[in-house]
Amino acid sequence: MRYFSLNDRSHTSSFENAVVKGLAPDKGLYFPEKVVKLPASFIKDLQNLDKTEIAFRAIKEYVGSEIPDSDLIDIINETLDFDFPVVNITDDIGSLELFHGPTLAFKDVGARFMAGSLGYFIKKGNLGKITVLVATSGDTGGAVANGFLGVEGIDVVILYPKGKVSDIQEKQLTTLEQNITAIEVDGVFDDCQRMVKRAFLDTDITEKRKLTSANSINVARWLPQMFYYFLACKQLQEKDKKLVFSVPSGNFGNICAGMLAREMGLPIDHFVAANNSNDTVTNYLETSEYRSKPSVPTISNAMDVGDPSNFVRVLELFDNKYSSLKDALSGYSFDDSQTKKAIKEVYSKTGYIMDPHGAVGYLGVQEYLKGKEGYYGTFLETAHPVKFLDTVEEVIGKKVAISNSIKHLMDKEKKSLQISSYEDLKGYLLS
Ligand SMILES: Cc1ncc(COP(=O)(O)O)c(C=O)c1O
Ligand SMILES: N[C@@H](CCOP(=O)(O)O)C(=O)O
Repeated sequence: MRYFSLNDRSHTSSFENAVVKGLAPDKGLYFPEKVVKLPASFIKDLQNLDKTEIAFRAIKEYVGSEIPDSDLIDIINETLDFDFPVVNITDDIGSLELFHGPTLAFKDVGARFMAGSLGYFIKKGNLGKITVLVATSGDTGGAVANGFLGVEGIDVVILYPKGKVSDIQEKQLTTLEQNITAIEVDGVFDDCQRMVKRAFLDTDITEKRKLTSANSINVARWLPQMFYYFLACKQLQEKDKKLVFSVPSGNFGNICAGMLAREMGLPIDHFVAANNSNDTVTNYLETSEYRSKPSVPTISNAMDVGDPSNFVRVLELFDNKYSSLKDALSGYSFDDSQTKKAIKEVYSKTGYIMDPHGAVGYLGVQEYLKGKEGYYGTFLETAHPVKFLDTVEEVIGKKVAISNSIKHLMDKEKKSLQISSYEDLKGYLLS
């Protein structure tokens, strides 16, 4: 499969180059030249196939022959080494739990798949040292740190907004050391993301260091997120209802991978982009005008994104046709008080504890299903509630059990560098 730059279609790339470079030279995101259509017989048979077979079929053509099948299967096995259950919350709403990986958020899948793919290309190609630059609003950083820890030939530099991630999220990305460096930025997530993109275009840096991105702008981080939807549909096949997925969205990588999976053949009737008060896309869907905004802090902090990178990919999937996109996608925004109310209500009615991000997803599906019959709505529970202890315990009025590994993590010493401008980042990367 070849990939083209969304800024200039005449610029194309192999999968390997797209993974190793992260962004096209014109700063465009890479997009596959073809959306793979999977046979209806494969989709029908999902419930009889195992995780690895499903994921392999879903991603194989996007990788092409650039990673041999046996290595790709090894990468997939390591990537999907935990469970992805759909848990019924009510008769017509379920939670797709994506937090059973090592860093307790859905990012583990993309981070591990990318670490495996990049690790393969480095070993095979004698590429020399690569610096993985990543911006995080909370969970990507921890997952990337964990996924790339000790991977030979790779240094990881993680930028995160000072004071705007939860305590556990911060410890996950600042305590590993070895090849992982965490940098606290005096700003918001969008500032971190802008700095990362600017570094890619800065020849002073790129002449000295080979850079790639481990945000979902990188196709090896973005594409494997489609696995969640295949694994959910496998479990939902028996429902015999129209399927709706509500995705708590920030940078829009996850939902975009889901929408790609739908175009590939999954029987998904509709998507809901569930947002917190960072409502750039909700407004776009209402008005057809895209206006990015400065992000505002919320209790679902990992979704505090004012200018989501992947929205251009969502538009591309629908040939930039607003009306086609509107048929497939609805968008709603919910503020912190609505989010807290949802956590409290679901807990008191069912005993199920949602994290603030999942709660926004729950509100999204609840809103979409109002007045509809014959649907089953799944919201993606993208992080474990323990990652947001302060909020969750305050809202449900009860202590949440903490595992020994989290207790151990919290005792570790945070190590980070502090910066306040792009020049500071540049100085660090050139030092
Ligand atoms: C827990 C959680 N939920 C939702 C999101 C939003 O996902 P995306 O950026 O793919 O839209 C994030 C961040 O990526 C997250 O960490
Ligand atoms: N919410 C994310 C923001 C970055 O998203 P990504 O999927 O593009 O890496 C985070 O947790 O950092």
